[in-house]
Amino acid sequence: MTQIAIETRGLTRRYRGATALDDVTVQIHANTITGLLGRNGAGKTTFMSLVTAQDRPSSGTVHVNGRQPFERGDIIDQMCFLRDNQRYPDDYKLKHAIRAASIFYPNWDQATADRLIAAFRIPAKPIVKKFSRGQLSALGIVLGLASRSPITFFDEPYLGLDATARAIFYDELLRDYAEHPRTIILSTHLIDEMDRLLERVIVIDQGRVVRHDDVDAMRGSAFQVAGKAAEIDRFVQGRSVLSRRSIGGLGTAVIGEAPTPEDRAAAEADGLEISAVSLQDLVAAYGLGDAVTEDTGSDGPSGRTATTHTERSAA
Ligand SMILES: Nc1ncnc2c1ncn2[C@@H]1O[C@H](COP(=O)(O)OP(=O)(O)OP(=O)(O)O)[C@@H](O)[C@H]1O
Repeated sequence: MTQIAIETRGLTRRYRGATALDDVTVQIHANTITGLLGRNGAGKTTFMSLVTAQDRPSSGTVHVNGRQPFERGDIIDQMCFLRDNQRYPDDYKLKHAIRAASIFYPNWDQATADRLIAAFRIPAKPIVKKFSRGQLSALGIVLGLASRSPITFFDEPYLGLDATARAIFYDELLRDYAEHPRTIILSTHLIDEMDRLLERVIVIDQGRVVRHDDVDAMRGSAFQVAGKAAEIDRFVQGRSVLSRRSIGGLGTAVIGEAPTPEDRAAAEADGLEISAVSLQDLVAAYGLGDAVTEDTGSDGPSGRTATTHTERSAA
């Protein structure tokens, strides 16, 4: 039976005038890597803050390994949450951050920390406050991985990291996870780059979960069709359209169904091209909803300036 690490029911967080998280009911499997995906302000950080008991819900419940985490040190000790804007005391240098983490996290692994500090070339001398954006992210990754916490949250852990450092992070995450399976939840906008890490995804839009699935199942459950906008208009009639985009007389549409042989034949007959959708495009499609984005215009460096307007699909 699949073990559930995190379960939320009706989890809602309202701020004055805004609902950051809206009636979220999910079960996150233990020992999986789950991507928390969605547009800016979708509610990803809010979700992580609530699950790690750093914030209280307006309504709804959170259970971590079957128990509510709020004011439960034994549950909170099992979790590590690295924020994208993680703060450290003013006088902290690298060694202080490492020493504090080694005391705080019961499963701390110093050898992993040492290896990663060297790989990321994190400097020992300056105070952490003077670190570059990328060095701060690297420190967060060191703490998150070396904590070996049974449940680890990374909130956009790559900010400011160069391409080499990001590759080190992905490789080290997979290596450490293979050797020490645990539950990892990470929010990211770099979906194309990180999709090989993810086993499951939760897509949040405007505070609500719009998709929670295996990555492979998700990839197989949609397709993209491209060609003349007028032909696409015809093709999408009666189908489940996740998003549409047109530029001049050409367009694409993401259809939220697995393509059938009939779909392929119909597309070919209309001169349309069918292709698989990347996870990135699929998540973007959820963010766009059934909006039609049309780019038109003249002027600009290449003789065209895109003035984009969005209108609801009549389909
Ligand atoms: N303390 C707060 N007071 C008021 N509104 C807040 C507060 N914290 C978050 N919000 C709002 O809640 C919504 C969700 O914010 P959240 O930080 O969870 O989004 P996110 O998905 O992590 O975004 P991003 O990808 O940009 O980091 C946003 O509209 C945000 O402005």
